[in-house]
Amino acid sequence: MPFDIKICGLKTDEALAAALAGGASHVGFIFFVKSPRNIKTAEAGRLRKAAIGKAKAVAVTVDADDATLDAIVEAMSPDMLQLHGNETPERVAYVKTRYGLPVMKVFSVRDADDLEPIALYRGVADRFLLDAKPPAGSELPGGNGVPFDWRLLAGLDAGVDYMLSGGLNAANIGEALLLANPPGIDVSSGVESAPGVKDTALIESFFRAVRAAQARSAA
Ligand SMILES: O=C(O)c1ccccc1N[C@@H]1O[C@H](COP(=O)(O)O)[C@@H](O)[C@H]1O
Repeated sequence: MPFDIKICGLKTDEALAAALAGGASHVGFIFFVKSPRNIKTAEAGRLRKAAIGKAKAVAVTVDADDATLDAIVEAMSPDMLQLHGNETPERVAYVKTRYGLPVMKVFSVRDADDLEPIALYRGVADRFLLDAKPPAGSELPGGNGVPFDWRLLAGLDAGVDYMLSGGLNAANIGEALLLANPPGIDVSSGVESAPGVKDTALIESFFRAVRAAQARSAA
């Protein structure tokens, strides 16, 4: 199975180019007005063209209604929809059918119990993204730069296809890969110099750290 790397919260040509140059399999665009990474649909539509044939463009939404999703899909033709809110299995199934696109459903994790609802979405969502629970007081359901205990994932059913996210960065990705051995990873604030400001040098060093960790585990 290929190992996927998603760089999320992209807003500029430079950051997108750095993600693609590093070998990102997925590039994410945030549609959540409270986020410092929020992007207008037309701008995402312009940016995502550079990813065609190179990486999958993921539209990240939070409990979005049909009209909002219609506008996003129309403007940027995403390859995948990331549902980062409290969407029910029924809502995930409806969104998949309405747009004919794969859906990645997000779960916020703090304890082992937080992994149990995944069972309700298996066979419905195409993939899962396991992120940390937002810290108290945060207005963001994701993009908070906080990790969770990756050891919780050791007991996850091997058939669950997921991306690991939450507070990943060049300094900790080696340990995360060692402990969780995820099929994919997703990073946003760990490659930023300030909230919402992607740093091409940090993106490059993140990819270097991932490749170094992979080389160590293959040796
Ligand atoms: O990044 C955001 O601002 C955001 C807003 C709303 C929903 C999801 C969001 N981000 C997602 O969270 C992960 C983890 O972020 P981080 O690496 O901990 O900063 C990010 O990759 C997005 O998928």
